[in-house]
Amino acid sequence: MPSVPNNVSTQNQQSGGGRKTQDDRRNQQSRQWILQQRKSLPVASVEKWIVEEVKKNDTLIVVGETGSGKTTQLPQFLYNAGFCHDGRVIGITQPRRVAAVTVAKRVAEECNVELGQKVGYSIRFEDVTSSSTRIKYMTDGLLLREALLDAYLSKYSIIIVDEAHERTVHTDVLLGLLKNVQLARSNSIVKQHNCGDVDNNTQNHNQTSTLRACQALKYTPLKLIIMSASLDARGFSEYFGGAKAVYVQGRQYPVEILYTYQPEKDYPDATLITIFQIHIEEGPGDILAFLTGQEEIESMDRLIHERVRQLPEGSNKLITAPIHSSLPSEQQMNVFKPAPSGFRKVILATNIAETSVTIPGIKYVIDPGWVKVRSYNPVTGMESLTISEISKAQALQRSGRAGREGPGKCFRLYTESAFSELKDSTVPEIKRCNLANVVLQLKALGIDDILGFDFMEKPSRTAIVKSLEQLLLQGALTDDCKLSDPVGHQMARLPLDPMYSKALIVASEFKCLEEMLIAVSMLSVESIFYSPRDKMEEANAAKKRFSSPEGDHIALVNVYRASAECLEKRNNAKMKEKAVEKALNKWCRENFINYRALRHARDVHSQIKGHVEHMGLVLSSCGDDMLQFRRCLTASFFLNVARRGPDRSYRTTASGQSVHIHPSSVLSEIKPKPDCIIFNELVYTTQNYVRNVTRIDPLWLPELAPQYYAAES
Ligand SMILES: Nc1ncnc2c1ncn2[C@@H]1O[C@H](COP(=O)(O)OP(=O)(O)OP(=O)(O)O)[C@@H](O)[C@H]1O
Repeated sequence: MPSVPNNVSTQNQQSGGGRKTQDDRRNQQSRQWILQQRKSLPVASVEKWIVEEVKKNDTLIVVGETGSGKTTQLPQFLYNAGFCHDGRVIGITQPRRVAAVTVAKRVAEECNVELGQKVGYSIRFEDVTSSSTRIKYMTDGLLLREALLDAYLSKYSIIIVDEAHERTVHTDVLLGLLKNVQLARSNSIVKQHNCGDVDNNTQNHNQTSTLRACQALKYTPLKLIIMSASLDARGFSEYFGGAKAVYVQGRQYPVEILYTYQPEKDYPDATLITIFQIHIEEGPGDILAFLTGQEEIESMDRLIHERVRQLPEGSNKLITAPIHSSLPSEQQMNVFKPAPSGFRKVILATNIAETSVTIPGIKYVIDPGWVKVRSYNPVTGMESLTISEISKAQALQRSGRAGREGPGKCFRLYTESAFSELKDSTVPEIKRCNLANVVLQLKALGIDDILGFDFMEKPSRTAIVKSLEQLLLQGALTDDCKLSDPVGHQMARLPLDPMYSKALIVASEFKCLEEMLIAVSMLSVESIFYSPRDKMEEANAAKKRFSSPEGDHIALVNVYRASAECLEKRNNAKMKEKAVEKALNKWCRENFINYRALRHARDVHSQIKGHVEHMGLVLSSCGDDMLQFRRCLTASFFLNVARRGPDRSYRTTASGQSVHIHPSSVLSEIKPKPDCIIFNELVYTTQNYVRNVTRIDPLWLPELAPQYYAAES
């Protein structure tokens, strides 16, 4: 083996060593900067006081300004105060995945540890924790799932429910559950004291098992912290039996709030104008603009690019970065990347970026004052998406995204008096969503009396009863409303809407689980087909290549299979991963398929596949026998059926609601129209629409869903 010349080795060592020293110096500087920043946060000056309050109170409500350091610092204070000394964990829940991930990254950096070691995060389908994790950020939904496996949440010494003001359905269920867990753990401590008495009488079988249970339940009390910048502290305090509320005063940097003099009639237009006004007139700093949804974001993105092209050389250095919930996680993370040197970045976001996150570089926030709100009518099963005014709490959170690294400005595109008329807080999601998932989760947690569950704000009785009925008809519950075995338990284990979970279980019986797995994955992401306004005809022609006269579910399976074929060819040709992705992207463009959505669906597919395999379901395919697949769709989605009446309009069988097939459906243009259809979504936009539709034979209904259609047979 040739020896390495001495001089080369020395040179390399020198240059490598020099680089290392430089890197070390830079790391040290950055650590010092972070340390300084941490010390200057408002919460830093009250560390001792907060720790004492946590020690004194089992439940504490912490209210502090946005950016004061609650989310990143409080868990570290508690860790340093010894709350993890016995190997227990401090859990911090966030309503959104993106917040859980980015805050965990930041805290790991602050602690100078590798992410996933002392500090980690866990979100659906992604667990970056290890046995040494002591500070764990996670979504509220994930902690609920953990409770399914460990009802006492025994590994946690403290649970912090962050951004509680958002009142997501998961937060509300979690609050009720945590109250129970707290009580159960306190009771189990009392039992532990009594264990000695049992010890003397171990002959009795019952007492022996109590002893075992006591020995297993070596619990410490569970501390709870409810936290937010815009919290109705009194309401939370009452709910937690008069829990103490503490207020952290002050914020790190000021945010100047600017209102319009007149109401804005066209808020997207006003947003566009404000973006360019800031770009031309204001100093350096990135912009965060809040819009209501994907379509609005994409159209704003196009308009910005058109305008940038008209700007003179030098002032055209403006780039955009979208973030909304339909984007795959790694693309959501793009907004956190710094803009290229000399460029200004405009982040176009939905309310996904409204709470908790710190996006480096943001100096200006544009808040048009609107948000898309989902609401559900339990009687008709109709979901509506309406653009509504935000609440004061949301306005406060939005402005709080500026002023995190230096002074900031927030442009509210409404008048000051309009602000004063906004509602204080948003209606809790639990009062406006389909509760089937909540009910299923609670049942799986052993809480059978849903109507009696101690919700902070009770959903309507009708909503609960309708969900119980739905789960009963789907076989998730027994006649006495207990979780059925195995179906109910299996459904609760799958991280999907109960209707989709049931479809996978049914599909394994119908021997078409492969097809249903594809359909459910494709239905779990944003729209797969892409039709740019200027290429409508081409896009429609492309869609026809995949479409089926039987409906959308088969069209989705066709797209997935064709894309898999495209990937397989490249993989067989041993192309590198990047080249394969590039080829898939090209294939998507040629076929007017939304590449991002397809990638996302492939991700969801592989993750759910893992779950169903783990559950022991048989992954079989019906091949080209789409009749079998349609029968399976009928057996799965029998609650969502619409029939065409003599007047040729469709009415749902569940509520008699008049509906139309959505124009995006492959069945919307088909003639003659099918007499009977199943659908996945019932939404009101401009009128009542059903989306994701498949033609079925009405005679299948009494055969495949006799529990619902028996009367017709
Ligand atoms: N990823 C990050 N990059 C840079 N600075 C960060 C990051 N995360 C947090 N910070 C800094 O730490 C400060 C405190 O953030 P933290 O999230 O703890 O505040 P908070 O009080 O929880 O705010 P909010 O109520 O808005 O969630 C921020 O204002 C910012 O200066």
